[in-house]
Amino acid sequence: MRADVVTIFPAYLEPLRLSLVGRAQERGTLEVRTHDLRAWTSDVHRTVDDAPYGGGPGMVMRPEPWDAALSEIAASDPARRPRVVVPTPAGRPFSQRHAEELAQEPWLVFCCGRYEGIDARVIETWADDEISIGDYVLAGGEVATLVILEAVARLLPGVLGNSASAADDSFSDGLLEAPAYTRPQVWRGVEVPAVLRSGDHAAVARWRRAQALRRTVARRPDLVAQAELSDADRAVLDA
Ligand SMILES: NCc1ccc(-c2ccccc2)nc1
Repeated sequence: MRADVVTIFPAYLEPLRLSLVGRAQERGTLEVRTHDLRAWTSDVHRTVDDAPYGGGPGMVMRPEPWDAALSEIAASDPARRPRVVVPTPAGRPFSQRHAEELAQEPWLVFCCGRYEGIDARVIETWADDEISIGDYVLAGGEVATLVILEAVARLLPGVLGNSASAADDSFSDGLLEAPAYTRPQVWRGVEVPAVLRSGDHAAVARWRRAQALRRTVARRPDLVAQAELSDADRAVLDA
């Protein structure tokens, strides 16, 4: 997968060089190219923003630099059309399913807005996906891009070691994950649940599913409604 990120703060994307996403880049599974939007300005001050029509606080990002940037990036591989993603509070709520969708794409381009956002005509002209990672306002789209790219990168083939698998993700079955434990067996007087030390893998799986179900009902009933529950699951919830 190729991922281009257009931003006025390219340094914000440095964390993508680390850890899981960084390793995916070293392997060539993911290629991240960051671009400074100001490279597509033509005035001496490299202006990317201007006052909003209709008045109001803050500034809006001008359309010309964005259009020049996206045109040049899209033209860099004429045989393909990138999926253009704009992180915004007004976007579609991001989810694991959405990450799975994006992980199928060969080429993503992320537009990181700043100020009060990007001129609406750029979004209309270029955006394939407007994505919200939550109902709060950040200072720009860069952090949201890091979130989205990490969730997507870990789904790419070979990125997760064979010890972990995206298929085992808590959200892959739509429920919250069960509590996890490691050594010591007793810590601050609290013992690890015996079933997890029993060696009975079927019992461990049943226990974890029951814990995941109970936790999801307690904390995220909205997710339970969407999850596919078996008769055994319903028996747990009715108990
Ligand atoms: N859903 C989280 C999110 C995503 C983007 C932005 C944002 C803020 C300022 C300018 C452009 C985008 N804020 C929150």
